[in-house]
Amino acid sequence: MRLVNTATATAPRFDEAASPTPASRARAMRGELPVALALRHAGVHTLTLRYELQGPGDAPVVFLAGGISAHRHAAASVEFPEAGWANALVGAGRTLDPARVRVLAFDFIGADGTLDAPIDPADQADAIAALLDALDIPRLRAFVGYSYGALVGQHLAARHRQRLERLVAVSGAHRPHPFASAWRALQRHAVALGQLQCAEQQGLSLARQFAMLSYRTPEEFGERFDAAPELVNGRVRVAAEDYLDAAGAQYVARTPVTAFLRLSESIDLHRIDPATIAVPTTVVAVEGDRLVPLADLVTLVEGLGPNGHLRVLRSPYGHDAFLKETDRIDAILATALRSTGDTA
Ligand SMILES: N[C@@H](CCO)C(=O)O
Repeated sequence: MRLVNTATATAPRFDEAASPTPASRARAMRGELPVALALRHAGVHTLTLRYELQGPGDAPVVFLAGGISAHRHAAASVEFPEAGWANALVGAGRTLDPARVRVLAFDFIGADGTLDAPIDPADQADAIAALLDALDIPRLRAFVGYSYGALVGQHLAARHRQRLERLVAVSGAHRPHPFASAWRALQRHAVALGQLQCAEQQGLSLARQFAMLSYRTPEEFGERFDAAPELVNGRVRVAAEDYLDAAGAQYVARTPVTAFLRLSESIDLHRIDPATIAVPTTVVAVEGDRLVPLADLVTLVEGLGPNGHLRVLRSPYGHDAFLKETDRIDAILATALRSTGDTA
């Protein structure tokens, strides 16, 4: 573990009203934690970890981490009622029911755009270990990671093995596929081109639009956008353009450019020897994922040996299936989290 100077990790500051509440009542709280981390490629940086915890104080804790756009607000609660990025996976009747499980999530380091340095997914794992220390959570019932979160979970399992009972890694392999890395590099070039034109936001929007084509599939586009093009002011406009424009604008509105660049690079810095992931791990692959091919996830599971279990979904949503196929993902989580030592 490369966390340094833990003395700077002060007591967490909670944002919720300080009314006395029985520990067993489901509730949500947010906090911020300053921490000094030795980043793998960039030396020591003092960062602020922002987290949200939902569920009864005496329940087992599951850490939830999503793609590069995910954040600490996984699901709506009484205290924080806006929809979260995993709203359909966390709630009454789900495996991650905040009446029975405490769900912990955080903003990835770099997500606020203030860290302009290479960020390894292993750095995120070290930040999570520091957060667990500060919150006095010795061990997670499970770490559930999707996309970038799956990479972070692999490093947590390898570097802080005692911190988790099991890992569920959805749509994230032991390495970035070279074709996916090339795709991301071009997205970053789109941002750089925008910056050269003093049009950084347009560059970021274009990068996100390219990214959307890698998150989804030709199958989905064939269903949704099978319409003739329009002529608008003498130019051809194809059926998917409104959708792509909206996706770009939505992303630009909530994402600092530096955050996108550094988190995108972070995916490409990921490398791990599967044999070092020494906890029971359920790997979920999506057939048709254009970023994380099934073959790489088979290699990951083979490398995990007896710790590894593979589940395969077929979905027209490709890499984003974890955001859309929530009933099927919930069923996989139910099996994976059933009890310690069970297999999926
Ligand atoms: N589309 C998801 C997955 C990619 O990481 C996201 O932006 O978070």
